[in-house]
Amino acid sequence: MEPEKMDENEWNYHGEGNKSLVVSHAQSCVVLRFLKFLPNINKSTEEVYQHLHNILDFGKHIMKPFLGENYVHHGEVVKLPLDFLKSLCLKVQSDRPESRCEKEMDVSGYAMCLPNLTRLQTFPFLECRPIFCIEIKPKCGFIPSSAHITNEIKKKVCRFCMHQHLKVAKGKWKRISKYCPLDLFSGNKQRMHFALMNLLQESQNNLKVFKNGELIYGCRDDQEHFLDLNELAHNLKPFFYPASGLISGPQCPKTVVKELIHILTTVLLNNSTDTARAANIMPIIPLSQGRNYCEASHFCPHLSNSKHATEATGLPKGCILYKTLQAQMLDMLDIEGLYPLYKRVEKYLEEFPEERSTLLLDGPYDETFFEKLKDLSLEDDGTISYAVTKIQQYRVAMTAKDCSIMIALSPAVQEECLDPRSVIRSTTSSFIHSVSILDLDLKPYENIPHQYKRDSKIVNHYLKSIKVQEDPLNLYKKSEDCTLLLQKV
Ligand SMILES: O=P(O)(O)O[C@@H]1[C@@H](OP(=O)(O)O)[C@H](OP(=O)(O)O)[C@H](O)[C@H](OP(=O)(O)O)[C@H]1OP(=O)(O)O
Ligand SMILES: Nc1ncnc2c1ncn2[C@@H]1O[C@H](COP(=O)(O)OP(=O)(O)OP(=O)(O)O)[C@@H](O)[C@H]1O
Repeated sequence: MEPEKMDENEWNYHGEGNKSLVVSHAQSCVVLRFLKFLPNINKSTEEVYQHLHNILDFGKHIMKPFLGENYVHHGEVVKLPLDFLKSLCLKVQSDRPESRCEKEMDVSGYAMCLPNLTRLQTFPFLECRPIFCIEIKPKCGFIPSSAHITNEIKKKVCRFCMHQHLKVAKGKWKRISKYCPLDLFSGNKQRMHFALMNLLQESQNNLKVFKNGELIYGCRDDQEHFLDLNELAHNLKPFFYPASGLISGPQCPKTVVKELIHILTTVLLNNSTDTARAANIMPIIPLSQGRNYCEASHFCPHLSNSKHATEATGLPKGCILYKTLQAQMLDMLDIEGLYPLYKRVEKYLEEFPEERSTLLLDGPYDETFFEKLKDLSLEDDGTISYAVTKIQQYRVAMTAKDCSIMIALSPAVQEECLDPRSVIRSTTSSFIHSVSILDLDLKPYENIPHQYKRDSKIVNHYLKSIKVQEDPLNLYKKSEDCTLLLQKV
């Protein structure tokens, strides 16, 4: 990337989250990821540079060895000309969803340059071929079993399902999603199918589809018209049925969606994508800890053929879901067990503020930090060292609970000589694929009190709303509604 040749017209708005804004290059398969800040936050160029370097180091030295060489792309920090940044910022402004505009794109001079993960990562020479990509933000895939939990509901209903009630009440989303992360992480194909179907039907910010690098499906916040499953099926049909016309009529969209879900399940359970040493370096947390289904899940085992559908089939070791879940499960104490440790560290820092750098709370993200992640002991000896170790593990776990998985698929041409591990088959066609994990920025230490408060808010709201639902008066009201409806008929 040559700074003097940077031209804002070659870059397009690609997407954004709460902390960063991404633009993609029109021809080459790269993106620039910028930090975002509230207008009143004045970050110096040096601070931004340091922040981006921390993100890079964390990705490179911690998440890459943890999750797998092929899955994680740490990118590089690039310096960009100020006039290019100002013009780019103006250019993308009109494409940004209103709900994200509270924060502004940082134009202080640095950004992260990354491969465009909506494209194939394993075959950069195949840049131009038709491709589609599914981005899934799976969220937390397990139910905590920590002894520190004070409210039993947290051991029965997963955080995502509880949080749905609060999000709908606050107007963030219109409807409750029937997606439950525990179904997706179950390893049981029927449950995974159910989870993916619900993600497609009510995507919220948990699923997006890109075709040739462009967003074609997924909730751009309030723009609900993006979500037409028939249209999506129509768009993806050529990928699954290249000799078009083989299927037609009302069954068509349904068949395409079924094929899509089948291929996604296969990729998510595939354990040969990453050959990295990762699985050997990290201690293995038994996935059988705690329950493996959520009481609020809409999946009905009695409707499925398998009577063991709610039992964990188990994720194949090394598949992307297994690795993500392993990282998430570094949160072994739950925020309720973690918060007192945070307070212990805070008290210590009040007394010895100069010790902050020795505790390595803000990096560096190197071998020493990585070693701390391996210590899974839960014997609290009352030390600061124990508290810091658990805090760092929690931050890594929270990062993994908020990351996204990108699955890029491009039809394989028969005569191509490809590594068989990269080829994945649906019933009708073969695809070469790549899988990546994105948004692996370490969650800030300072966020812990906020997490603690939010946890109790989510739980209390959930308890209140299910109580309202179960209230006999409400049931009566519901039956009244029903009578009215019958009278109408
Ligand atoms: O707390 P959650 O589960 O709502 O997760 C937040 C996400 O909300 P979601 O529920 O996925 O819509 C939230 O996503 P949105 O902004 O809602 O798209 C962020 O990812 C947030 O992370 P950060 O504070 O920006 O680093 C996420 O916050 P963290 O909890 O990961 O810090
Ligand atoms: N390397 C990449 N290649 C292609 N698309 C990307 C890449 N990085 C990010 N994106 C797109 O940009 C969106 C926003 O990026 P990202 O999730 O990193 O933002 P964020 O602000 O950190 O998110 P969050 O709200 O979760 O904190 C992603 O959902 C994804 O669609």
